Parts: sequence; structure tokens; C-alpha cells
Amino acid sequence: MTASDQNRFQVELRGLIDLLSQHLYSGPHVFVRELLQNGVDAIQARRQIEPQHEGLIEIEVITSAESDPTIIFQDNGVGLTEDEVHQFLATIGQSSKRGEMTSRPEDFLGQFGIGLLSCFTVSDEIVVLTRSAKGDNQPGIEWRGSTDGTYSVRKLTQAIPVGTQIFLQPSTGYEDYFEPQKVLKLAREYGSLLQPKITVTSNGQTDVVNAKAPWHQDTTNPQVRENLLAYGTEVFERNFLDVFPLHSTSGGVTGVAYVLSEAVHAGSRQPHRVYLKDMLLSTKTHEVLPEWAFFVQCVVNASQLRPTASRESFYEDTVLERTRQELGDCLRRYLVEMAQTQPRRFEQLIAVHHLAVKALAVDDDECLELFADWLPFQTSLGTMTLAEFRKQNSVIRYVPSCDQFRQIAQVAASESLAVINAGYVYDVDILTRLSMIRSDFKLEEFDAEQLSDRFEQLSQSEREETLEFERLADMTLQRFKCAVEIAKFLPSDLPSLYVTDANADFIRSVEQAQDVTEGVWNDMLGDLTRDVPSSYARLYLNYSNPLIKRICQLGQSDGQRRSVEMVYIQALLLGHFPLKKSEVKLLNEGLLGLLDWAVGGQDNE
Ligand SMILES: Nc1ncnc2c1ncn2[C@@H]1O[C@H](COP(=O)(O)OP(=O)(O)OP(=O)(O)O)[C@@H](O)[C@H]1O
Repeated sequence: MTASDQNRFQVELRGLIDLLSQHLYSGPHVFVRELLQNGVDAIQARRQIEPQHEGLIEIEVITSAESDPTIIFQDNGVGLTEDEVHQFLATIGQSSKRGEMTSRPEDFLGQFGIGLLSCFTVSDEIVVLTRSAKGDNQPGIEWRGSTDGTYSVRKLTQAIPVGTQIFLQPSTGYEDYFEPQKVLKLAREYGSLLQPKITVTSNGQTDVVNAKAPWHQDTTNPQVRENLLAYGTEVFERNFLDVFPLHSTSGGVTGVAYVLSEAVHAGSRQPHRVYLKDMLLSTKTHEVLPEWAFFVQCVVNASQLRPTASRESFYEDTVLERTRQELGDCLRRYLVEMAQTQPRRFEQLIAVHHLAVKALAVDDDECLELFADWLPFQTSLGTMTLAEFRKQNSVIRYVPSCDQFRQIAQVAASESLAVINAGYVYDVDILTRLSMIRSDFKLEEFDAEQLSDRFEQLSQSEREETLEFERLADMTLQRFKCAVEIAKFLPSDLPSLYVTDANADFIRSVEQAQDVTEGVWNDMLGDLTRDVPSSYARLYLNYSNPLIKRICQLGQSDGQRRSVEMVYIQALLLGHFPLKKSEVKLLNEGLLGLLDWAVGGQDNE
């Protein structure tokens, strides 16, 4: 390749600005953040030369009826020499804050060398007046950059203070961003925790932007706690149960976590308010806490995490991963300490956030040991904690799905049999893990068939009365692979109990899928069940139920057969079993038959 083959890339500035404003940044308002950040970095750079230097950022909004408003961002930072103006302001992607330019890049917020371009999202021209603090008698320099991709530089004849002033006027349609109140609001949003003094002046009024970070205080002090809770309500617009401090060495994070006052879905992720080196990074970050921490929202400041180029979230690296773990440990310590020292409070917290506590305990044996007795479970005898359940039962019986629980709950309750519904998220895992780590924890999956052992036997005469009916019912449901048995059980208002096992269940769901597939797919589904042992579900008809008794007394008839079919369909519906095509047909016929019977079986015409 010859030297003449080498060409320089050209940058189409307009396209780049569109890319930044529409795809990288969340909106044009971020120009305030980028200018604040440049001011803070410039002050930081000057303090490297003059450690005692007192930083100041002054934002002025000049409005008048005759002309466009102007924003002036002025800092007393390090400023720029003429060479630096060419090098850093006029070269996209060039930054004085990266490793090759400074020995302490970690001192600065910026790093990518694109932030200033965000001003072009609200303004067609950026005017910079700057004077460097490096060396005596540096002249003032003016730099004018335009969205058409051109810029000019000139030496100023008049004296200006050391530091930088940036002048912006709105491009058409962006006048809103130059309203004094809006500028003040944005400056407060992004910059209230920054160290240098920041003021916003307009129409003769000057407001100070800075505020004290609320978490650098003792959260055990009741008044501080009250103030912190009020701060949480203000920034997140919701109430909280509690607040506690967060800290992590990796990432250099400090802050506070707020415990939500209402339960949320497992796996939902709360938006957190996150600052990076005291500058607001995002109000919607999810990634700083572990997944199981969905019961808290936090406000934190990080000093050593890396921002993404949009400066609106953190770069996913090992430091962030360790930070997440450490902050998770803080949450964990908070829960453990409360469980050990304030059991009443912990009980109240668990009442709302048992799902989150289960999510933590499921992968953490120590927490599981400690929290297990407090954890609530739905059981056939009502919701109770594991401790209550164990007090009354030496064996922990459970069913692994809500559907199974729905089938057996009523009958089990009538028999005073306690069975846990472990169909909710984490429950099976928690119970199984407990049975592994606690030798006195006897866990048993409850088989609905066991209920039949508790049914009252029919008397000899009842046996005789029901024999024919049982045979007919059994034959009627044979085509649905369901055997029928007549028994007496409680509650008596329950006509039937449908019991199935894993094999029967599997065959049933395959047959249901076959209903909606054809040809080769249908055959493939059929193959799935080839090696599964054929298994029958069982429908127990309750002879203590008046309706079943009356059906039995109908004597062998079409009505009796239809009734059995309808009782079967009702049992499936109650158990939330999706109906197969043939069962839907049965349901339709049954309903139509019922209507026909209701209107007297006559033709209306
Ligand atoms: N107020 C200022 N005072 C002194 N130098 C400045 C000022 N604003 C910008 N600069 C110079 O211009 C360079 C480019 O600024 P720009 O905001 O585009 O990127 P950055 O701050 O370096 O990085 P980032 O894109 O991450 O914000 C800076 O690195 C700095 O050298």
C-alpha cells in the first residue's frame, strides 16, 4: 500500500448529533448534565495544580422579549490553551481525561470525548470563551463550533478570568430547554450533590443548586430516619416501610435502601436512583442490586463504577458484579440482624415481603436456616408459617402445583389434613433444601390417592345400591381413561374428586396437544407417550353429596350417563385441567341437552 492510498475519515456532524440525541442519550436535556460534568472536571483538573482552589460553577439564563434566550455556563476550572482547544474541543472523541492524557483519569467524570456535542441537540452553535490556568498570562481564546461541522478559533484581546464560559442559544423548537425554571430544575436534578458550588441566576435571582447527600448521616437516629424516609418518598413518589444504609468497597458505593411498603412480583426489578461521583447518572438503573432484592429501591453514589457512553447506566464488568454482591450482603445483614434482634418487626416485614425473603433463602442455606420458621405457606388449613405447620405436623406434606392443591384442598381440609401448596415460586425448592439441611425435617410429596384411604366405607346396602351405577359411570368415562369409584367423603357439598398421577397427566396433555396438530407433528407427539405406562385418572363420586345420590337413584338411563359426564367435566374444570376436544364436545352436548330439557324438549317453531 502506498502513502497516497491512505485517506482520512470524514465525519458528518449532523448524522453524529442525530445518533447521539436519538439513540444514545435519553433526551436533549442531558446537555445540562454534560456541561455540569465538564465544569466539575475542569475544576478538578485545576485543583491538581492548585489544591486549595475553590471551585465555582455559575449558570446564567438571560431572557429578553426582543431576542432569543442565552445560557451561559461558567466555571473557574483549568480552562484550555489554544492548542488544547484544537486538540480537545474540535476533535470528536478526544478527551483530556483519559489515561494517555492524565495520570489520574479516575478523578474525572468524563472520558469519551463526545459530551460537549450534546449541546448541538438544543443549539446550532456552541461558543466557548476559555483561558488556561497553566502558565502565566495565557490569552483568552474564543472557539465557535457549528452543527454544519465547521469551527473557528481566535485569540481574545480583552481579559477574561481563568476558566471557561460556554454560550448557547436555542435552535428552533428547543426554546423550552432555555426556560430559567427548567434549567434550574435540571441543574438540581443532576448537580445537587456535586462538590463545587453551583448557582443558577436569572432575572436578578440567584439560586444555589447544592444540597447535602442525605445518607451521610446516622440512620439509627430516629429524626434522621424520618428525614430519610421523607426524602425517599419525595424522590420515588411512594411510601416505604423502612430505610437502612448501603455500602460497598468495590465500586466505592454508599447510599440507602428503602423497603417497599407493598408486596411486588418475584423477579420484578425496581428502578434505583444512582449517582456517579456525585453526579446523577440515572433514576431508572436496575443493575446495582441482586435480582432477589426486588423488595427495595435504593439511592446510591458510586465513585468507582464505569458509566456507559450514554452516561445513563453502568458498564457491566467484574467491579459491578462484586458491587452487586456486596450490596446484596448489606441487605442480607439487614434482614438477619432484624430477625435476630427484632423478631416482631421481622414478622411484619415478612408479612409483606416473604417472596423476596424466600428468593434470598432459596440459594443461601444460612438465611434459610434462620428465616425458615417465619416463612408463610398456603396450606389446606389456611395460610400458616412453617413453624406453626411443624408444631402441628411431624411430616411436611406438600403438593408441588397449585392445580393439584386446588383438587385436594377442600377434601383435605374436611379431613383436617394439613397439606402445603408448594406450587408458588421458590416453595418446592425451599422445602426440598430444608429437608436436606435439617435432619428433623421430614418432607413428603402428597399423593391425592392417599385421600381415598381416609374415605368412609360404604355400608353393605349402599354398596349394593350403587354397584350398577358405579359400573355404568366407569364404562361411560372409560374412553377418557378415567376410572370411577363411589365413596363417601367430606365436604358433602363436593360432588366429586378427580385424582390423577404424573403419567395420566402427561398422556392427557399430549393428547390435548394432538387435538391441535396434524400429520407428522401429530405422530411425533404420539411417539412421546409410547413408553409411558398407561395410567388411568380416577373420579371419586361422593355418595354423601345429595346430587350424586339422586343421580344414582335415577337408575340406568340416558340421564344418568349424561349426569356422570357432566360431573366429570365439572371436576376437570374445577381442577383447571384444559379440556380435550372430545371433552369440549361433551360439555357442549351436555349444555344443549340441559337447555333442551329446560324448555321442555319441544320444537319452538
Ligand atoms: N469547561 C471545560 N473546561 C475545560 N476543558 C473543557 C471544558 N469542557 C470541555 N473541555 C475539554 O473538551 C474535551 C471534550 O469534552 P467532552 O465533554 O466532549 O468530552 P469529555 O468530557 O472528555 O468526555 P465525555 O464524552 O465522557 O463527557 C474535554 O476532555 C476537555 O478537555
